[in-house]
Amino acid sequence: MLKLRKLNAYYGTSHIIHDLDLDVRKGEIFCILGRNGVGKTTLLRSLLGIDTRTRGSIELDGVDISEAPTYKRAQFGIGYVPQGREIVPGLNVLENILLGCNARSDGRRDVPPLVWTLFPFLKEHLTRRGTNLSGGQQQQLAIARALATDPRVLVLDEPTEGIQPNVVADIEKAIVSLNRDHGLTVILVEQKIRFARTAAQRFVILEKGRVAAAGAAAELSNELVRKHMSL
Ligand SMILES: Nc1ncnc2c1ncn2[C@@H]1O[C@H](COP(=O)(O)OP(=O)(O)OP(=O)(O)O)[C@@H](O)[C@H]1O
Repeated sequence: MLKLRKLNAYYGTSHIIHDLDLDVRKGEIFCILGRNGVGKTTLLRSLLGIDTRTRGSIELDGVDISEAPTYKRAQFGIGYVPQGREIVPGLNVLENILLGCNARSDGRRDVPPLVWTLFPFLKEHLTRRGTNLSGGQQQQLAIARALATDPRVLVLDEPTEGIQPNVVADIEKAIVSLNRDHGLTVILVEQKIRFARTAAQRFVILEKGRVAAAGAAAELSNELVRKHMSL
């Protein structure tokens, strides 16, 4: 479904991602792992065309989107839940979700019912300022906003980082449900090995912007984790 070939990404003259080849299959949860600073977020931002300069190809369902502006990639079906959530200050919950609807290619501006099924809490707080929600609730709002784009692939950057432990399980459950029950392809940057092992079908571990290891989730051994992820 998503095919990267010889992808290179740069911030100015800093070369962050090096000749990366990656294939994400339709219907899977694909996990991107690695220590801090290896380029995981940069890789996601390259997929979305945010800030980075890239070389190489990015194909989504056979269409090369590597030159497309970010809004076109969103319209084409990449939903993005950024690290840190990036809830827009000054907008209420509903307005934040509707920002996602603006990226829909079919012109519809209604919120997909799935959003309310997964996050009924949000429906009860539509007029609250998004930034007044707790961290966990803001994360749910960020996922809701991405789902409002009606994506075919959902890209999440450390969705449970810094979230209260009691909400982490809810968010993980929602991500798994989106994949298993609703067929959404998911690309997940994750530091929590436990969740990567239980949720993902396949993984890649990055080191200095290159693939250090890759395989099926069952092959994510303690040895690989020690070698490429311990501090
Ligand atoms: N906007 C930027 N301008 C210049 N360099 C950047 C920028 N953002 C990140 N970098 C650098 O790019 C490299 C990769 O950073 P990136 O955030 O992609 O790593 P990461 O694996 O996602 O790490 P983390 O787990 O800490 O988020 C780092 O050396 C970082 O300092």
